[in-house]
Amino acid sequence: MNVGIIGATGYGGVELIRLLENHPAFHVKEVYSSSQEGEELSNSYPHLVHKNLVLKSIDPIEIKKEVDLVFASTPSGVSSKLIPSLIDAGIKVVDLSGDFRLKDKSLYEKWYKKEGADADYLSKATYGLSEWFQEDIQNSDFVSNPGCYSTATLLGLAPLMVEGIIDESSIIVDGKSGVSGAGRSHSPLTHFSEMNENLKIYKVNEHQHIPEIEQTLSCWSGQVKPITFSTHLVPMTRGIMTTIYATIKEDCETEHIHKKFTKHYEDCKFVRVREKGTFPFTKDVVGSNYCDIGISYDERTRRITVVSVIDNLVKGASGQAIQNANLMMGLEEDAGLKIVPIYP
Ligand SMILES: NC(=O)C1=CN([C@@H]2O[C@H](COP(=O)(O)OP(=O)(O)OC[C@H]3O[C@@H](n4cnc5c(N)ncnc54)[C@H](OP(=O)(O)O)[C@@H]3O)[C@@H](O)[C@H]2O)C=CC1
Ligand SMILES: CC(=O)N[C@@H](CCC(=O)OP(=O)(O)O)C(=O)O
Repeated sequence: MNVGIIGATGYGGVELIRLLENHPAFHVKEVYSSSQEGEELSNSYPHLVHKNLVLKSIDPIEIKKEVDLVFASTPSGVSSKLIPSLIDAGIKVVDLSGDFRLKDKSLYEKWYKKEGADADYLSKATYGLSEWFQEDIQNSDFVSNPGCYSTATLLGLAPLMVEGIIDESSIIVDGKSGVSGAGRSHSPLTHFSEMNENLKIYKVNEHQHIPEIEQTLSCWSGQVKPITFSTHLVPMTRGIMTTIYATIKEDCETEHIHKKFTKHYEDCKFVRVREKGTFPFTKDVVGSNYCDIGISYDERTRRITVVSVIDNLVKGASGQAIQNANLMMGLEEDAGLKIVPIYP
């Protein structure tokens, strides 16, 4: 099957190219750009010089003739304008941006501070948290890929919500991300001399993934309350760690909670629940599509701590996008994604 990538000059785009290199069924036929049409992609990324990929302009009619599915790795505010014409042209789409994740347009406009997507197209999008909405994704032609922090947080919280064992008003999430999470464009947040040997907290109580996480939690519980969620920039290239705290409704044992996690994820190829009392580091997943989870219950405070790590560019973006495309196209979920993390 031929696939295309819009936004191939960005980090999500080049990560798609890296991962798809070994995919058994998807072939990257075309790459599209809004600013570098006619140029070799290797001008921006010399590590891809062997690929001989020339960037094409974005024309839905032409795209329809060229590929079976498109990955839109474009910024929020851009995807909402671009994707409707792709959908109308009958192209299958996986969008990596935040534009189609929130079902309520006004909520999007409040948190992203941009004009939201047309409501008709919002309703066509399937939220692509692969492990939890697999059937919907299999039946969808248009998947909205989750945010990177949201993926790590939701995979860590889902079993607790589904089992109804935590007080929904007690959730606190502390997120930390590597710098590639901010994309390739320059910003003061990611400027080397300000980011290196520094630990930055940003978007406190204002992060755009807060409503996305709350919206998804409400699929699993009718009692969802606002969460506290803070994000930090760590001077490393890849990786996200979310440390999640919540109060357990009734006294129980770590053993019991650990069993709930292993039960929910036993058939999931990409979620690895750690042995009781052991916790994952970001390097345990970097380069791969894994989400590793560690759990501890503190009987003194009746609070549970869940640590969830992913590679922001793989499970947090391009890897999960391929996982979703596999499901949409009736392929094995892990096609092209059987990758051992890079260590050290
Ligand atoms: N980086 C990460 O870890 C994650 C990113 N995401 C999301 O994935 C998307 C891509 O992120 P990322 O690759 O990091 O971002 P980058 O900034 O690295 O790349 C975005 C690309 O979008 C293209 N673009 C910009 N403006 C337009 C436009 N008007 N029309 C069409 N294309 C445009 C640009 O390519 P060109 O100029 O060639 O058109 C650019 O290379 C974003 O929505 C981001 O929020 C989601 C999860 C994690
Ligand atoms: C380190 C860093 O800046 N990370 C980005 C996450 C990127 C992302 O997933 O944002 P979307 O919702 O637009 O897809 C951020 O915190 O905004």
